[in-house]
Amino acid sequence: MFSFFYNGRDDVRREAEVRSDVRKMLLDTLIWLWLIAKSMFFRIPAFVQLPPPKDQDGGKMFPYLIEERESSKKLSRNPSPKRSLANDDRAGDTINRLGQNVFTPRYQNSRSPVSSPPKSPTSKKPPKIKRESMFDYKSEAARKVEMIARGREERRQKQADERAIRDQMNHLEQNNPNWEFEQMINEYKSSLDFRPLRESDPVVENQITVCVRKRPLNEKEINRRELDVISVPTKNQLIVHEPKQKVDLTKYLENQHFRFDYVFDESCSNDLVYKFTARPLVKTIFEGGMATCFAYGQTGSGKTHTMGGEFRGKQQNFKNGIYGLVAQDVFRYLTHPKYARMNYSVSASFFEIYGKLVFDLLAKKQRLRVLEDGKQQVQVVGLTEKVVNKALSNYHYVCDMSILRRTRTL
Ligand SMILES: Nc1ncnc2c1ncn2[C@@H]1O[C@H](COP(=O)(O)OP(=O)(O)OP(=O)(O)O)[C@@H](O)[C@H]1O
Repeated sequence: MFSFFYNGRDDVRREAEVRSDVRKMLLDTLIWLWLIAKSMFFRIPAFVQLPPPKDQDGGKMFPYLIEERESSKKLSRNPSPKRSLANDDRAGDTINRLGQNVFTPRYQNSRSPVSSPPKSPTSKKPPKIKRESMFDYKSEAARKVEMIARGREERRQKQADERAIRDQMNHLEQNNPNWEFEQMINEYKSSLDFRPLRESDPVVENQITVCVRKRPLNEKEINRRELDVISVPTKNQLIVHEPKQKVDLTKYLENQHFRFDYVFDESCSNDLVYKFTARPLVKTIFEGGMATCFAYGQTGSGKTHTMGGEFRGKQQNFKNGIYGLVAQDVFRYLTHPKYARMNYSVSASFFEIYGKLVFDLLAKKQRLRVLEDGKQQVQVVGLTEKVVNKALSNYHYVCDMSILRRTRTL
């Protein structure tokens, strides 16, 4: 309450004091008004922005949770944090003038200052982000949570990949201990240009012809996962893939190339082998020459199959072996007008060389001696020789001989 009195000089002094008090009060009032106005204009709008706008999917309170969920969905496709944020247009990303990806929370208006994301998820100290409001603070936390989640997800993915590779290797190793060499051989074979021997290829007549025949892996070998180490790229080339290991246990192949007159791959039939090997010899003997056909190879390599005939189970088809095919051609030549008048006769003898011993297969495996005569010619003393009148007799002898001789089938 204020009261005013007017009384001479005292009254003048008192009036001056009252005026000064009033001025002070007015000044105080103005300061208070200014403070109230300041708090209204600068603080209250910050709370007016609460709560943040709801998500399309149905209202998450905190935008960083939305960001985290969306980024973890995209994690596998966008391993880079920069790309992940850049692709998420809902997160309000923008590209600044320097070409950097900047992140703006969705609820901020365009005038709000933007903050830069950390340059790399692996950097130890992410750059300090200038916080303008409480939501800016949350977006920074969101980024950290997102980075941790992404790192964890990447670690798990890497571990899962490593485990899958380990499992696959173990599985391969268990099923096939030679799988690495097999892969190397297959890779090598895939780089080759295969042009094997064909029926239509010309038969070259040589004084000596050296050939090699590859037989396919049999069932036991396939079950044992053995390696097919032979490749026949052309009609006269053969490659042996030799598995090797260095001192540091690194596996590698040594591919050795060989050349022969003919190389028969596993798909060749006995007829084809005969055409290029023994057939020219039959013609030679009818023209007064001498010929020898010699099959050599380790046990189980296919000598009997080639010379005696293909097996159908335990039955051998003698007609389709080299002996049978030679017999057919010999009797065909005998009836040929060119040779019919020469009165040739055909006789056969079969003996087995077993180590240092020789046995006569047409005389109940009687032991024979091999000696040199006066002309230094090797003679098998006492060897039985039987005249053969037709090819059928020859098959019969071949059959008998095959039963008698010693074999060891793998
Ligand atoms: N080219 C081929 N195609 C299919 N199977 C084959 C081939 N060559 C050989 N075989 C098979 O391989 C097995 C062994 O062959 P074979 O008996 O001819 O060997 P071998 O060299 O005569 O053995 P041994 O010296 O012990 O008498 C047989 O079961 C035979 O059928």
